[in-house]
Amino acid sequence: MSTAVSAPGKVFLAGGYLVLDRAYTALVFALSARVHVLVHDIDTSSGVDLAEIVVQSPQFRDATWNYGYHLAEDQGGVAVIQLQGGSPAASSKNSFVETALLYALTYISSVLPKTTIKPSKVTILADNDYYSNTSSSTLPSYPRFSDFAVRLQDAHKTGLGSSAALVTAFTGAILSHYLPTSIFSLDTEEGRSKLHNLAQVAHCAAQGKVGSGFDIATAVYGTCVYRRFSPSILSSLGEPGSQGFSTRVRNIVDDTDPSVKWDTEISKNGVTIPEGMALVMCDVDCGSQTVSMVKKVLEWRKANSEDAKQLWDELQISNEILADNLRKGCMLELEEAFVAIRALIRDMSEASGVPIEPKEQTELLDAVTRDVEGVAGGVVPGAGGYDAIVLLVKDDEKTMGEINAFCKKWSEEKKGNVKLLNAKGELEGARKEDAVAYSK
Ligand SMILES: Nc1ncnc2c1ncn2[C@@H]1O[C@H](COP(=O)(O)OP(=O)(O)OP(=O)(O)O)[C@@H](O)[C@H]1O
Ligand SMILES: C[C@@](O)(CCOP(=O)(O)O)CC(=O)O
Repeated sequence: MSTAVSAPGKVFLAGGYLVLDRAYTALVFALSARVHVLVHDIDTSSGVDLAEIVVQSPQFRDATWNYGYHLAEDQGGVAVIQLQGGSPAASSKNSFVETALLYALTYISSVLPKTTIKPSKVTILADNDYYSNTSSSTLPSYPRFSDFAVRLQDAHKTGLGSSAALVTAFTGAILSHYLPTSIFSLDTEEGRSKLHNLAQVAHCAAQGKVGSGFDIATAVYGTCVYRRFSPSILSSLGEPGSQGFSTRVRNIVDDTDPSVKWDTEISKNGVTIPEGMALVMCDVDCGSQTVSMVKKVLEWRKANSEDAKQLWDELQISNEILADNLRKGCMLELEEAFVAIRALIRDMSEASGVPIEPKEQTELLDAVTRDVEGVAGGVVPGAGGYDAIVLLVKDDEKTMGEINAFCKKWSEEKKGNVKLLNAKGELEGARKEDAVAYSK
């Protein structure tokens, strides 16, 4: 039996930093660039009792991880141990995969206590836009996917949220593979909610911190207006292996604990991509230190609470106006909405001393909006910085051709590397795929 699930990457259009506080919301978009996870049963000869799951990411070198698993005592969930036999390099631990596996198997064991989890082989395939490494060769078994021929840690990420898309697709694929559809189905609202809760928990555990969770929400639900969950929801979960961990995981995933209720808000109708338009990204291939930027902005906010509140409130209003105009699809109003947001973001940059929309990005955004007729506007997405820009543009060949030509000219003049990515904004979140179609 084979199962496949894919989940999209994200682009954070508006509400960066604000979304860390539940009083504010964000406009987050799914991308056509997806991470795909395929699960295949492994045949074992009768009598052999094997408890092993082999995970591989064949686009990268040294990217095979073998895991053994067993039920921990005292309802401590499923313990997962990396075995010898995967890639030889010691550096090849994959915390996101290992943690997602532990949480998914723990959940399965909690809802189906008598089930034997059969051995399987899991294959991870990421659409090419996640990495700026250029590669001319593709995988022989999966011809749609590039062979990047480097180790994962040496790949240049484009910032589309690979770990969130991976954890979501991985969790969705493992649950779909091992659970009957009566208990878990990605096609139902209940199933999506379970996937969201489990993927948030696993992603936070693997990251070692609780962020706003917008990237997991986008990977599960696709484009939406997002209000974060209260971080306290995760605080009662305890450590894997601790007594009763398995029951606590089930309660948090199924949202059945009366004292802790999920309060994430997802509005699918709150925002869209206007007809005839596309949301595209240009990779600036520079890199920013998101974690330290967040720390510094939050420190400034704490020390200047009155000014910050005014700025945050004004930005929230501007972001809501942008969402409104995206639903209405009027070009002129959209242009104005982007200009208003960017002015406030620059105020935020200046006040906090954090390069959210740095000078170089201001120049780039101004120039592309001015020089390419089909560009309605754009922003520096998410935490901001030097990584990328996102643009709302007319979805036609002429505009895309002009943006490509602009990027080429800009890169030559500024000695940089600005490149239009193929990925475009799309509305859909995680979905089941046809596992057979991948090898075609
Ligand atoms: N294609 C893949 N195969 C296996 N593991 C992957 C893959 N993509 C991402 N991962 C896992 O996710 C980790 C990268 O997560 P990290 O939090 O550093 O990036 P991110 O913030 O999600 O990325 P981005 O810059 O795309 O937003 C990798 O170290 C690996 O554990
Ligand atoms: C700054 C922040 O609000 C957004 C970060 O977005 P990105 O990773 O730059 O796309 C942090 C968060 O929401 O966790």
